[in-house]
Amino acid sequence: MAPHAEVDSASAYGNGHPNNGHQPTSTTNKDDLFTVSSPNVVYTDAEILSKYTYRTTSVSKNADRKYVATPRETMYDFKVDRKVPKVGMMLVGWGGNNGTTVTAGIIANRRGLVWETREGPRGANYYGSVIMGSTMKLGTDPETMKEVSIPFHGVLPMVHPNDLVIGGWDISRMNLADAMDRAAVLEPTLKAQVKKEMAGMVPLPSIYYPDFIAANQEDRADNVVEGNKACVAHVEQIRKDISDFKSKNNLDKIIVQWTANTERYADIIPGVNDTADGLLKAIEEGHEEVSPSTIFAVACILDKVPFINGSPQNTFVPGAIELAERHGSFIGGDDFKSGQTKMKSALVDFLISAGIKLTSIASYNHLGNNDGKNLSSQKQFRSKEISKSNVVDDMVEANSVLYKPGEHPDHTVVIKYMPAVGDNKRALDEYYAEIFLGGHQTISIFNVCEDSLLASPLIIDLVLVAEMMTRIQWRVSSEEDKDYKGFHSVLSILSYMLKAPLTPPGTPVVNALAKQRGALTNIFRACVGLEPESDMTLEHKLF
Ligand SMILES: NC(=O)c1ccc[n+]([C@@H]2O[C@H](COP(=O)([O-])OP(=O)(O)OC[C@H]3O[C@@H](n4cnc5c(N)ncnc54)[C@H](O)[C@@H]3O)[C@@H](O)[C@H]2O)c1
Ligand SMILES: O=P([O-])([O-])O[C@@H]1[C@@H](O)[C@H](O)[C@@H](O)[C@H](O)[C@@H]1O
Repeated sequence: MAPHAEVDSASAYGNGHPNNGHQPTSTTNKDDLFTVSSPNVVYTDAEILSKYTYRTTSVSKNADRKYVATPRETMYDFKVDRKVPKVGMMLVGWGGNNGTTVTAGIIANRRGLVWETREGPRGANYYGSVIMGSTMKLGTDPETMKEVSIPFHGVLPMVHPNDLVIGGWDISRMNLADAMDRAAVLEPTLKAQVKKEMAGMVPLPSIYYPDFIAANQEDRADNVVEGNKACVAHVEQIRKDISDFKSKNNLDKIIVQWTANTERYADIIPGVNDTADGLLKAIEEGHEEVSPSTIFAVACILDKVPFINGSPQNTFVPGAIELAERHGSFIGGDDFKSGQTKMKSALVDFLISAGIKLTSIASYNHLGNNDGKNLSSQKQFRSKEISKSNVVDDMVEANSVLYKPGEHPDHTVVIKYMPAVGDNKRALDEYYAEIFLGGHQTISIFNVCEDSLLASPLIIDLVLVAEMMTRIQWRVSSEEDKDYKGFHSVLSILSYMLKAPLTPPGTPVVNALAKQRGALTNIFRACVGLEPESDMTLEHKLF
């Protein structure tokens, strides 16, 4: 680990700090990459306590209909639990391409495996994980005037993926070694080294309501719990599975993720799934519009087990969101943002923020894995089409110079199942834009995404961030109520990893990739009393 970087910051707040303005006690752990040296940050053995002033600008209109921009400040107290727990990651769809690949990847990293390939030896890594593979700017060295960056994972005391205990469910009884072979994602020389360990991993039976996924999945369903529609027994079975896994492995915490097949959308029916009580009643009554993924969500919510939806269906019907808020449980989703859409959410941001008028996007892809097979069914494709299509809305609506109200680029999404290419999804995109003086710019991209190798690091990031959020609490410094609270149940901080970010009801959806990363980075920085990452570098301009 890099040595500590003492960070000096004069504080404008002085008293009122948890340690009344005295020099911070600094109890750093051996694994800490840095210490923040500030009267606004106190380290104890158990916690990091920080004061953070959140600065925004509120905008209103005056009598002349002119904007008035007013700077606002709110001081928050953040508290971070420094004890890194022993965490279990339970995957729904564990026997699938993503589930087997992420499991093999964690084993390979944990054991430091190296394997032969045509291009020579390859070693385990976490490339593609924003938490494990990227860095963030900590600050600037005043002597050298150079930026000092640290591994993203080092900004807060996060779980290491090598330490995750993995389990889960699948409607296919195939053990993880055989399922890894079925997935046909990894090199045989790597598979050979993890096969024995994975052969001992067998998915728990799962709930299976045939109408929610493609009929072509039926031949996999040989590991199912009795009953083909919602019932309380299914909720209780999942709760028991989680509890048993936690006690058997002596875990402190469990995070559950849906990486099972894409389901069709559930109709939102008043009295059935539009409220928490309605949803619970619908489950008791066995309503056929309650999906397996919603059953998993409810089971997790009832036991405050964070639940993340890596697929595009509307698992979080309004009743599920209300139930999560009632229980103070964390939920997040939807649909891993892994390849074509991740690229789109960066490229569209670049074009539009450069003042280039994007007028059409044609996104085509074909793939040959089981996900593609399931998506070859229209209702399941529709779920994916929605999540892949809405990703440009925020960027278009933010630019009234290029787009009139309601105007947006043409946007077409096509997915075709082509078994021959397997997991090596082909994403072909054409971006067409108007430029200066009637000109046009056409950008064509041919992007071969090894789907599961791109999605697996996101599964890890979602677990690490969701777990970290369970150890962060806040309060408004000035308020009499000194009780700390958790973040809102809907973890919109996860949006960087997701195509269709779920946000607290009534709050805006941000899809622009850079903004999503900025939110994740700066919220974590605030938890240790650091200002948001700014690229102003005035220290290099005003002297
Ligand atoms: N790049 C990517 O791979 C990527 C990106 C975004 C989203 N996704 C989504 O992630 C999900 C998984 O992708 P994949 O490539 O691993 O698919 P996959 O078909 O290989 O795996 C899905 C697994 O879920 C199992 N399953 C189906 N219904 C189940 C249920 N009710 N309970 C438990 N298990 C069940 C299937 O048997 C299968 O093993 C899909 O919904 C896909 O759309 C994948
Ligand atoms: O994230 P992304 O690469 O844009 O989207 C992908 C789709 O292109 C692909 O067809 C589907 O199989 C994957 O589940 C994933 O959703």
